[in-house]
Amino acid sequence: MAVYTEVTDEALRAFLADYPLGELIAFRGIAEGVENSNYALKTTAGDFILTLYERRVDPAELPYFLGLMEHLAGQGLACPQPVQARDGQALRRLAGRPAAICTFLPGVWPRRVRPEHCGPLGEALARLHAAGADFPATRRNALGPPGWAPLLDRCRAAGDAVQPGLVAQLDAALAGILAAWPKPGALPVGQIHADLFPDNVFFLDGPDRRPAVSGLIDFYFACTDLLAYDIAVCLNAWCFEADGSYNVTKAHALLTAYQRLRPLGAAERGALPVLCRGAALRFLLTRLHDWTATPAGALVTRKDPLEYLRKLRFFSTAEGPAALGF
Ligand SMILES: Nc1ncnc2c1ncn2[C@@H]1O[C@H](COP(=O)(O)OP(=O)(O)OP(=O)(O)O)[C@@H](O)[C@H]1O
Ligand SMILES: N[C@@H](CCO)C(=O)O
Repeated sequence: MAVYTEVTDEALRAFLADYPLGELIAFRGIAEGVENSNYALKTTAGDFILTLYERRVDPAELPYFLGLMEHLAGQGLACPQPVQARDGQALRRLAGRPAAICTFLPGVWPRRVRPEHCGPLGEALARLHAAGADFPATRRNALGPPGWAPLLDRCRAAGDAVQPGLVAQLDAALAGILAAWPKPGALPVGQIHADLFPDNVFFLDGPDRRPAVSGLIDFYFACTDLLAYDIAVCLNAWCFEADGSYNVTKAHALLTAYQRLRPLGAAERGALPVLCRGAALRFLLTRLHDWTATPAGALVTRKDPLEYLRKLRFFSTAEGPAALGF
């Protein structure tokens, strides 16, 4: 459930009076998502999403996230567009939290990923990278390589209870990944989403009844980092089956569609295996941290860290471009 902060009808009406969005018709809390409180709003001007930023979002970073969404939407990317209040500000406060209203995107995220989703995903990712190219602000990836050792340290005491020997395995994996990580300047950098999981990509049926991307959401991990790392995140999140096997057909569809718009250079292709291992470790560590640090009964839905240990193992043993789906 992701409504941490309750908003009353009166507070919302008073808040909306500052926006050129007409009259409130209805609103409801959205149960999905774990980071922020989200409400769906219907006003006489249309449908919108109200987000109240909770625990993990640093308010100082909100101008970057909202500015990036504004920029990408302005470039024609289907992503939430922040709505400015009458004073020109998109970032305001409601119920004691930083808050913003964004445009509502139609579509649904795929509960079961099929190979037909992966081509449109690859194309959408390449479009996102192109649209972000001239966005001037930057944000360091707080969950990039320098963040992984401190995260692992915070899991050290409780990690082996999740699986015996896990911490030692992760120490070894981390050392190997850091040693092989591309040096600064070696690969193209830009604005990346960094969390483009299936629940952040909406689809509608296209004219040929094949799935077409209708929107990308949840830019609150976005940052300025290696473009190919975003592909590595997607290969992790979209291309494994429930039994843990890697689906090369899905990966091939994703990579081929991406490269139609932005072909990868030789250095990027060569680095993709270590980027995939790094992405697997990133999600393993944040999940492990949440798994061990979240008190029973907390509102947060914990996700299985060991799913990403299996993915890390796959990317540590996969040899050659064909194994990754090129
Ligand atoms: N612009 C939008 N248009 C339509 N639906 C949206 C939009 N933004 C959010 N939603 C809905 O709200 C849900 C939660 O949004 P989101 O994934 O951003 O939540 P979160 O708690 O911030 O993030 P996380 O996925 O990291 O837990 C989505 O699954 C979707 O149903
Ligand atoms: N997409 C992430 C959660 C947000 O970072 C995961 O599945 O672990």
